[in-house]
Amino acid sequence: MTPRIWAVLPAAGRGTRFGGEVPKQYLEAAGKPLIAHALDALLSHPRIDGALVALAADDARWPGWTSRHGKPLLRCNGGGERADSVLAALHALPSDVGDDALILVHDAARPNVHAGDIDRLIDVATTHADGAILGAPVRDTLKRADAAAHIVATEPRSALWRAFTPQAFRRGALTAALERARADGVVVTDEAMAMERMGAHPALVEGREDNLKVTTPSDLTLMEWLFQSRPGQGGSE
Ligand SMILES: Nc1ccn([C@@H]2O[C@H](COP(=O)(O)OP(=O)(O)OP(=O)(O)O)[C@@H](O)[C@H]2O)c(=O)n1
Ligand SMILES: C[C@](O)(CO)[C@H](O)COP(=O)(O)O
Repeated sequence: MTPRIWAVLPAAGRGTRFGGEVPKQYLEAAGKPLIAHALDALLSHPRIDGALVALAADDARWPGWTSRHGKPLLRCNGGGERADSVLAALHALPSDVGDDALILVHDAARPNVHAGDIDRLIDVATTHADGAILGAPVRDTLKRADAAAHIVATEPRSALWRAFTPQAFRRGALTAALERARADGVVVTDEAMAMERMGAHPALVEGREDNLKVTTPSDLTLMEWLFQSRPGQGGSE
């Protein structure tokens, strides 16, 4: 049987850097919560079989969806750090999603991932044993600064990439890597970092720069503009 492909969405964050009452995954762009944009992008993709969201234990905003686009949508409680939420979701996946299933971990706060990027990521992650992530090469000149924000050096950028999501790994390997990081007391900020600690070299798949994570209010303004600029929205893309 062909291994299954599921999406896991960590959505248990508080949005501290964004500020405000409502966690950013529930803020709206183009009239729809960011988490709904992210779920729709993944579950409308023909190669993805289902999704599981990790929510804060006290989340009263989750609309209770159990399916979208005719596919199962499950939920579990997340944890204190993003990696804890991802690990909880990996443990909560149904048992028929085996250890060889490909899991696409995607931030609920990244509402603008496109189908073409998901497709290319799956292509690479199914052939490269160490998995794959979306990202983009660093294009700006990089400066190292001191505590006063004065430049102390210009850093080489030719081998540097920014990490996006989705990040795609086999369920068993990613679970073991995140468990190891937790046991070692290391907070990993993405799945690739956990895999790297196990000696893996995940592939970088160049993705669209507009697959932004909403972290601050200005990101949400930009995201709103991006959605309004889509063809058919009356914009001018
Ligand atoms: N304990 C956590 C922390 C984060 N996330 C999720 O991980 C994604 C990316 O994290 P980030 O942008 O850091 O979100 P927050 O933790 O909400 O933001 P902040 O760090 O500003 O509080 C978001 O979808 C967020 O909900 C999670 O599921 N569980
Ligand atoms: C996973 C991630 O979105 C990749 O860029 C990122 O690491 C999330 O964590 P952060 O704490 O907001 O950097």
